Amino acid sequence: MGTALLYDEEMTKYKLLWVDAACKIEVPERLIVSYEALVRSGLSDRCISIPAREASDSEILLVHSELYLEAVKKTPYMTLEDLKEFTLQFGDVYFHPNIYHCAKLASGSALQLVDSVMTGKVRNGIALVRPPGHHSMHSAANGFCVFNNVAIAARYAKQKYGVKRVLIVDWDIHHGQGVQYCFEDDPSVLYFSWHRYEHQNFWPNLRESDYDSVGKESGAGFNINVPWNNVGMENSDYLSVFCHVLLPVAYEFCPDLVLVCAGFDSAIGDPEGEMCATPDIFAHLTHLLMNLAGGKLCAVLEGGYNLTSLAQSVCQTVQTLLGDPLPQLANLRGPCKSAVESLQCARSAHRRYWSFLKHATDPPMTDISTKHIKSAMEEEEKTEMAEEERCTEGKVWPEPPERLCPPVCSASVLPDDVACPDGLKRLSSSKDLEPLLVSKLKNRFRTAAVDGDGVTTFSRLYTLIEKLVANEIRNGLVLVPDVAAVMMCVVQDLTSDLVKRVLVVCVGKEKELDYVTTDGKVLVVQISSEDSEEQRSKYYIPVCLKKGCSDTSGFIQAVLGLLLPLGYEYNPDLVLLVRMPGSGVVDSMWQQLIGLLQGFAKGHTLVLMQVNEKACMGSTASALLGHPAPPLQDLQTPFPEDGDALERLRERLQADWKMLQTTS
Ligand SMILES: NCCCNCCCCCS
Ligand SMILES: [Zn+2]
Repeated sequence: MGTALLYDEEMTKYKLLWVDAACKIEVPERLIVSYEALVRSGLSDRCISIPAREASDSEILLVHSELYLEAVKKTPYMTLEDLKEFTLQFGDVYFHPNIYHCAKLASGSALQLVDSVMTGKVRNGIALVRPPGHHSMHSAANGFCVFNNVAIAARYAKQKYGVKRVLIVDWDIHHGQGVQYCFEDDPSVLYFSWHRYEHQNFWPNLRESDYDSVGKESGAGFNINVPWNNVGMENSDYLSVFCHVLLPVAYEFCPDLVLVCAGFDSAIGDPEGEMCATPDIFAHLTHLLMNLAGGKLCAVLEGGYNLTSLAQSVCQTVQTLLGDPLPQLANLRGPCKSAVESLQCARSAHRRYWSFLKHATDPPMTDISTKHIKSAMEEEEKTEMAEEERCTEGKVWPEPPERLCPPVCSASVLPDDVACPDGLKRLSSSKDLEPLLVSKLKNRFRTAAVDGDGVTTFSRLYTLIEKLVANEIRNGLVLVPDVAAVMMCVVQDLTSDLVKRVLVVCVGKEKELDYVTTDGKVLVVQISSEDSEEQRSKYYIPVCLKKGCSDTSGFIQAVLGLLLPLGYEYNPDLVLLVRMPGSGVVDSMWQQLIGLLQGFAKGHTLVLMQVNEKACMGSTASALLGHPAPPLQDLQTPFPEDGDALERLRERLQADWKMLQTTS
């Protein structure tokens, strides 16, 4: 299924008609440059174009009052003076004779997108709209917003499609207070927002935008605020919050639909956000949400005021929605001190509501009053930091790298008597291995692994790896008689020259991995049921689950809170996913894991499985081909020992792996 794109140039036909410093950045060009970038890059042709429509009165009244709607209805007939007068009652927003029409189109576009996704016409999609929506409230326009497009879409999805749980992710740099107010007592809508806050010194300067606004009454726990108390936040900060706050809760919530308040003023270069995250971060934020709700994701444009980073960020988002390989994120050096504090506060505030946050530790007690002093010291610390280290003025950043689709998506190396799963391309050609390598293989393993056809398997395996590294193939599946033996071989020989860094994810355990590099060419993360007395080097990380890999709650918690942050920091060129026989991993979890691992190494994942587990080749192939993984249904509370062990593991490793930091 495809990706919907909603855009209508009518929504460019309103603008600010008088002088107002607060509103001058909200210009029609925002939509024009975004759409033109999609056209120029060829991305718009790859999307399914869905027409915009006007939201009806009843749809708008799902969120707004009749009083407000009737008032806005009058604006098309107002004189310039009346419009100015009418505008005065609201904050940081302006009206125009055509803005009511455009606001109905913006909300209607969001509803068209929901229809397209919920009826299965498309898998996901994006609506390029203006005016934005997340600041508008029951009876008030605010922050360039007239109708709350995403809030209306959430209510509409529940009413028309019986959606039980909606996740709204607001990655715009402003707090969507309008969305928070709309759903704060509603446990069926989980609202997550990060936003520039600076201890309430940034617009809209609301006390209720802080991390301790967790929702009210039955909605307690279903409102998550992550305040940014400094500017200059980078990719590491955003990914840390996704891995350690949003994703654990999102998986536990298990939404039927994901709506994104896709504001791009959180990108570098934006005059509002003054952050330093690069446009390619949105490729990863989108990717990390795409395995939820069976892939049903609707992104609706909110803010974004730097026309260059806005256009690039929109393209990055759409390219991921289309399933293209992700760009590698370089030198993630972990969250800054202020970000760690914010994420620790958010985790702590929600510990009592979410079993996946149960082991969050409390932040050191500094009462609110001292915060502004602290932030002043932080400010000083930042200015002391070398000028070139901080984001330079004038905000220059590299164009996001091209994300080329390999000619072949998924290849397989199988014994001749095993049928190739649909969609995979069987690799039968293989270059002859150097005799030296063959003899090395032979004398290293006398087992069946490398008898006659074993060598053929190896030569095909090496050919496959070469093609992955050359980006001729995106990912692959290899079936072998003896997984452990082959893994050792691959790991030892792989790191020679083909790839710089290999992330080995070992699911289940058959025996000690007696081969661990210390030079960092291989990072092994092993998830299994047994604790390993193995000396732990920085590059061999055993995760022990009390009930083993069949415990999906413990497994996903380890993946989100440990494997993902590690993988982002390590930034491998190849991922080797090894399924040990008898691991017991549940199929949906296995598919989720394959989906999430696509975020690394441009999607170059090599899955190694034992021939006698060929029954799960079908689901493996489906995940490798990019089909959304099935949701992880009714996750139990993770075992306390596991949650505790994971927290201790992170604390012990965070000195070496900064992306594991969750405590300041
Ligand atoms: N320096 C201009 C102040 C603008 N304040 C309102 C911002 C609304 C953003 C909507 S995403
Ligand atoms: Zn914004």
